[in-house]
Amino acid sequence: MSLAPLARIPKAELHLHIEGTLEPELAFELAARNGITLPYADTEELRKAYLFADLQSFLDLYYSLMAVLVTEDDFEALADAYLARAAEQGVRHAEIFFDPQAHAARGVEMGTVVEGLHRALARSEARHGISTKLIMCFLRDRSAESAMETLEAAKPYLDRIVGIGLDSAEVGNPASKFREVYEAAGALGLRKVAHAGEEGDPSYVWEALDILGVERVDHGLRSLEDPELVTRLVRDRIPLTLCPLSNVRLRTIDMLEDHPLVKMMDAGLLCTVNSDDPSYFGGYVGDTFHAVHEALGIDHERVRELARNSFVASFLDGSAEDEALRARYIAEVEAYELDDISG
Ligand code: HPA
Ligand SMILES: [Zn+2]
Repeated sequence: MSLAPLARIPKAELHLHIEGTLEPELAFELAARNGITLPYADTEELRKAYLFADLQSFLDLYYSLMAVLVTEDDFEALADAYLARAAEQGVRHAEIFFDPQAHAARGVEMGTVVEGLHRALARSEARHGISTKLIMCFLRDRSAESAMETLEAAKPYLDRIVGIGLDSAEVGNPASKFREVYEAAGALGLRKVAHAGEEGDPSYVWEALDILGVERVDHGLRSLEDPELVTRLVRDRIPLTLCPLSNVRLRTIDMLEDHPLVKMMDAGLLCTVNSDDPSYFGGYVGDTFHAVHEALGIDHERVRELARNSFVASFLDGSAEDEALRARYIAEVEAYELDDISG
């Protein structure tokens, strides 16, 4: 089924784990190529395992399926498949997370991951019409020392990496553990984001802001629970990269209709809508725009605001060239015809 025009409004995707775009078909193809036997008979059986009770139950499957990603070619194929899908969904710019520690743990080195992804990203503008940036995430359920070693391993590739993030199991792994590595990354000129307030309470968002000095908060779903935090996020224009379909699949909220997106926008927060791990959570970012339009009754002007916000919140501000690209994308958003569209 082709996507409705509303869902294809030009947009940036700012919260997207490339490993979370691994579709079952590609997983089986790569498994065959690498001589790996998956513990599922076929793609149908694998899809049946996509029923999650919480973040951890998802992460268990997400990490185990990564076993099929071994060579540069595999990472290139993964990114290429995502970019092709994203182009159909109206994505014009993508800031893509990857999890090097999850690959290093299997003996796959930083260079294999970065070079493989980079091959696909380098031709993305020409092939898919999508500009890209790469963000390296640390796993917050691993040690601070391991994060520092990962930053060290990334040093030869910093021309390919715009920033750092923090993901994996949140509760019990506060941001404060990673103060030093964020300081070191900042000194190297890397931009800073972190997952915070996904399952964790607002204190996790405060730590990301005050201890790590992040410029953007990934999720921040529970921010409304703390009015002072809202005041701070609004004052400093800190963008939130919300992922509504992820929140439903990981049972942080019961139903999409309960999502606080509209209340957050009403409170003046700079909200963006993203897909997180689209292969696992039932939709890519255009599908997500469509779903929030339907479930939350978000009108056309709010859809346009979300699309505009995605570029405002992007890291397309590091050079005159990037600024010009951003201005062009925002002009595309403003010119995009929504009024004749029913949805
Ligand atoms: O949704 C997520 N949350 C935290 N870590 C993750 N790593 C991949 N996806 C996620
Ligand atoms: Zn995420």
